[in-house]
Amino acid sequence: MATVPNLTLNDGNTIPQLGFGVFQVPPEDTAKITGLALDAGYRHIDTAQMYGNEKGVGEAIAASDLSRDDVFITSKLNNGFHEPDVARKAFDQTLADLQVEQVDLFLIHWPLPTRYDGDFVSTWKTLIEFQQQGRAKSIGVSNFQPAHLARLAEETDVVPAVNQIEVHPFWTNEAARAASHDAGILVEAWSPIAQGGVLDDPTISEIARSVGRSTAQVTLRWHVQRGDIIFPKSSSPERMAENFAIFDFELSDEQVDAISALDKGEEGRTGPNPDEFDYIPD
Ligand SMILES: NC(=O)C1=CN([C@@H]2O[C@H](COP(=O)(O)OP(=O)(O)OC[C@H]3O[C@@H](n4cnc5c(N)ncnc54)[C@H](OP(=O)(O)O)[C@@H]3O)[C@@H](O)[C@H]2O)C=CC1
Ligand SMILES: O=C[C@H](O)[C@@H](O)[C@@H](O)[C@H](O)C(=O)O
Repeated sequence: MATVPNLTLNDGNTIPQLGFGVFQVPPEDTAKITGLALDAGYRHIDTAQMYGNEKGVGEAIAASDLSRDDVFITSKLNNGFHEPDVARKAFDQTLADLQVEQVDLFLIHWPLPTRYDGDFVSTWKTLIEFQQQGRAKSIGVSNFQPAHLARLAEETDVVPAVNQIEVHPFWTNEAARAASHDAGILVEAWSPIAQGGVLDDPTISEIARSVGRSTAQVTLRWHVQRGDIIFPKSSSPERMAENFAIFDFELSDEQVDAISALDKGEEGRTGPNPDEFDYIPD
């Protein structure tokens, strides 16, 4: 089985560059699907309070023969839970549902609290508390724009380990990627295949033919060669295996550049723009 590279975060901890995401995996199916992903070799699971399926992730890991140190687990604080005492309770519940004493990475899901008058800077201080308690090994953010990152740098001493943002060939999100890199923050690319939206693209299809791989594999390999962390979601064991098999071939620099050139700017987004998003689910 190919080895997934580990990347080093700015706090010295490491993270597997390829993981498995469980957004939109129904809670009742999550233990089974996460178990299949572990069987396929994935050792990094990306979940969130918002997804309602942390329990299933915890059950799958507990039922496996893997030890706690073998699996990197990320979860995220939901938008309605930013008020410090509410965040503390929600985080307690996350650890209980995942059946762990510590998550490897805990993120602010969106810089957009609901049901709270404070803002994401005070929320970040609550995450720093979780890290100091040893209950979140690393902490980071998600859907942070350059201005959000700048405020954290001005007002707090802890730099997020990652920024999890929408990135794929149709929306390369270069401004947020560059601001993250400039601050020493690794980028996690969410919806890495644009939920399937890039798979029929003619340029990617042509490259896929020339390297003898699928368009999903070529797209995921493009992310890896750009240094981003990815966790494609699939409910099928065949596609889980396909998405995992991306470490035994390489794209040329020209092929990487040709895929990057598919960026459609804002038109290419599949999810909300954090600067314009005025409603997000609790
Ligand atoms: N922080 C945030 O705000 C967000 C974070 N995320 C994270 O990113 C993860 C991945 O993003 P997600 O939105 O799920 O989208 P992805 O880009 O991973 O695409 C998932 C979709 O593509 C299909 N698919 C997967 N692999 C293949 C393949 N090899 N060939 C053809 N189709 C395939 C899946 O179908 P099937 O299941 O049938 O295989 C599913 O419909 C999430 O699970 C979550 O962890 C996602 C969105 C926002
Ligand atoms: O992690 C998942 C994402 O944040 C997702 O919940 C949102 O992007 C959602 O699709 C929306 O449109 O509000």
